[in-house]
Amino acid sequence: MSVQTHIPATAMASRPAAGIHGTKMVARDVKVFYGAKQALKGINLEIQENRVMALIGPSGCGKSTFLRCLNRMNDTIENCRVEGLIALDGEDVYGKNIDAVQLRARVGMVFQKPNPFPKSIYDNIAYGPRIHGIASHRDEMDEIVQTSLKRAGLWNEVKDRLREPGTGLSGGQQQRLCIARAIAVSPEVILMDEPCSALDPIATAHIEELIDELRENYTIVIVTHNMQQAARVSQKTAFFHLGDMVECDDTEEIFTNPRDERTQGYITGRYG
Ligand SMILES: Nc1ncnc2c1ncn2[C@@H]1O[C@H](COP(=O)(O)OP(=O)(O)OP(=O)(O)O)[C@@H](O)[C@H]1O
Repeated sequence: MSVQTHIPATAMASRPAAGIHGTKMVARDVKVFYGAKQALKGINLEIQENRVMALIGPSGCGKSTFLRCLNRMNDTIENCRVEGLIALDGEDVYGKNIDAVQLRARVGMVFQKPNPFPKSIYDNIAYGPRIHGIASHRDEMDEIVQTSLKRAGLWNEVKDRLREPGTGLSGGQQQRLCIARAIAVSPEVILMDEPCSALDPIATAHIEELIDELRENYTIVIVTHNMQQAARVSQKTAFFHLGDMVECDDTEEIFTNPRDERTQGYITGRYG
């Protein structure tokens, strides 16, 4: 089946992923309930290392719920129950020996709305390394702050005002500050829940370029409503529908040759 979508071929992620990509995270038969209501119906998914996976699907299909399973953010939601297996490097993240705070340093998160702490730019980045005891000297912390801001593509814009409040930056800069904050604790996986939905097109383009660069060092899972964005930034795409993961494949395949008619309906704009 070949499908006519409204996504131009040129919008597809320009740099194909090189090399062999191991499995970083695995979901097996993951079910999530909010009280009596079932939000995910048994999700199976493999997330490959150093790649970007996009989660797409109509509103309310469970994308954010699934994303939050990956670093146990659902633990913080009252009434929410998770069943099944989520593994990081083969280890059950819901296992008895796993500390959720340590897990969230390994699997960081960037939210829809930039949410810098009401602190200086420097302290926004230094906060995580401080609580995790990552830096023992001031020089070491300076180095982490600088490297994190460089990796997030923000250093040149803020290097002369590190003591100014993070909340004084533009929306796009604030989101890059939040990405730098996530990077500062050396995560292996970065989860992004619609990270550009509050940003203008220029700031969005900046974040998309950044995502493409970041996958050299991190594994990224991004929830997006914007299918052009999914096509531009990801190598793998998973389509969710009514609590099911309908199909997951190479992004190009999902957007040009989907196997399921629900995916086809969504990407051609028939519903969603
Ligand atoms: N805290 C909660 N309490 C109760 N129900 C919830 C909660 N969070 C989500 N849900 C429900 O779970 C289902 C999945 O929601 P979720 O936010 O994961 O979907 P989504 O695909 O991310 O949606 P959107 O694209 O609109 O953000 C929805 O029916 C939603 O109403």
